[in-house]
Amino acid sequence: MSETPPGLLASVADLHEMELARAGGADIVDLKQPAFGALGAWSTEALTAAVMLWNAWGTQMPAHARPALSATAGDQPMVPALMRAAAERVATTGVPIVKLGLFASEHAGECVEALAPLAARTRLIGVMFADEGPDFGLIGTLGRAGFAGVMIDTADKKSGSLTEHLDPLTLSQFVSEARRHGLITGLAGSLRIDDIPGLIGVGADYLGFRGALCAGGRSGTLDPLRLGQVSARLRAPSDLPRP
Ligand SMILES: O=C[C@H](O)COP(=O)(O)O
Repeated sequence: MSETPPGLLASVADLHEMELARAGGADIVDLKQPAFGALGAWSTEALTAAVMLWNAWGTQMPAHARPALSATAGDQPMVPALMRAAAERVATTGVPIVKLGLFASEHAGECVEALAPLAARTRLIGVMFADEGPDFGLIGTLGRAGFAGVMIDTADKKSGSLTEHLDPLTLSQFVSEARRHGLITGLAGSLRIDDIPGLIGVGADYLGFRGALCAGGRSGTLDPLRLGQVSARLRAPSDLPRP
């Protein structure tokens, strides 16, 4: 179990939201276009502009205060060449962390293996889906391919939240298995502020949010007030696991 509360991953849809997420205390600013799916991707031009902004932050604040930057590669079919091309497109813009959806498929393992050369140059995060019966056997494949981390999210945002699909014990097993393979971990999937206390004990490195941060649902606009509430709840000492 982590001794510190999980970090906050905030998914953002444009550069303005990127600034709001930084100001609101996100530990990872995650470039995602929610209107295009669970892991909807930004355009190449927009990603390039985001990297420029992130680089500018690096000149304005100490390194420890600058959030990490990730981006999703889109809801791709589980075809190794297509996955690799999608990941390369994002990585080429200079985004340092690329998130890749591992949808339920007998080809998921091949897709992960095809990404090993890129994983040697860029931090890759595999995203499994709680509403698709995730195969934890894939975690070892991710570790061997050199991925930096693994997350669980939900693919169908109408299917219920992460906590409706997987119980805390199963999520703890996911975190333990990922740690055993040297992977950082994240949990997401229509999480609400009230899910936070129950998930802190699971011990994941990050909790990811989009819908709970927005006015008008996940395809709406990021609301600084909601972001502040989620950030404060994550850091509330009363939610820390007791020794
Ligand atoms: O990576 C985190 C996600 O963007 C979570 O989105 P959601 O809270 O709308 O399911």
